Amino acid sequence: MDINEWEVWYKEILEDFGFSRDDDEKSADLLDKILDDHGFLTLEDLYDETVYKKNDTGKFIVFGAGPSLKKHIEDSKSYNLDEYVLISADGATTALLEEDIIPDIIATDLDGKISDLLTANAHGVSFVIHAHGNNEENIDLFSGSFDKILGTTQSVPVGNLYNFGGFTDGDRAMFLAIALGADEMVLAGMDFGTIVTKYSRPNIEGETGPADEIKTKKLIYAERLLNWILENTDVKVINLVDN
Ligand SMILES: Nc1ncnc2c1ncn2[C@@H]1O[C@H](COP(=O)(O)OP(=O)(O)OP(=O)(O)O)[C@@H](O)[C@H]1O
Ligand SMILES: Nc1nc2c(c(=O)[nH]1)N=C(CO)CN2
Ligand SMILES: [Mg+2]
Repeated sequence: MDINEWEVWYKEILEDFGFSRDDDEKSADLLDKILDDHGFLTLEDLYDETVYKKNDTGKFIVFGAGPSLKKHIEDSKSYNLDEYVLISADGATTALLEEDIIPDIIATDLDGKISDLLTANAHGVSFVIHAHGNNEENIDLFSGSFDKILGTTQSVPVGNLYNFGGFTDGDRAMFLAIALGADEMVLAGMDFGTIVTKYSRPNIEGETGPADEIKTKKLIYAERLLNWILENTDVKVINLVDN
């Protein structure tokens, strides 16, 4: 999605959630400054690290943290995973690690289980770290702990940061796949709806629980953004939820 079209979505999101653009930009400035010192990946570097190493098949699997995730990870084992760039949206990483699957990329706003992200980092995973007004502290505390980082913002891209469009970790992972040249995108654990899993909310008791009001609203945007992709791009989307 180009930045002008994203700006329309972003304004709606700011208003709907009462987020502050200034706070988003302060967090983005901080991430940009950290990456200046730490080093960062450009989109081309990320392509070389991931898509190129998978022989440029144009095939991606994006893993979200919905209730079907575990079943869909099982389903995805029937794919030739060597041909697919695996992008994990934040909390979905834990479920992948449980199955001994190391994603190629993790899209995260650093509000999940940092220990699992660090485990993935030790396996050479690339991180697409998103700065927003509600995670400045975690950007400060944790972003320097990862080796390969491409930074993103939901506001106007500054410095070393990108904005490919998208809001939650899961739909941003889809827009990232598109920016990396996706022709085919398989979606796993992208249920949306009103049920969250322990992978999304590590503190809930049991495997799943009801999404709170804000999470439900976030998932509505995530689904709407997927629908935008279905309507406005030629990417072949296979949502395992529909299978
Ligand atoms: N039912 C679902 N519950 C949780 N995540 C889902 C669901 N369906 C799809 N997803 C996708 O999985 C992604 C990863 O989940 P996670 O909760 O770790 O992300 P998040 O974007 O950091 O959310 P939050 O801001 O609420 O912490 C979400 O961003 C969302 O796009
Ligand atoms: N300001 C702000 N921005 C966000 C937030 C959030 O809680 N606050 N959550 C997101 C992912 O779910 C994405 N962007
Ligand atoms: Mg997150």
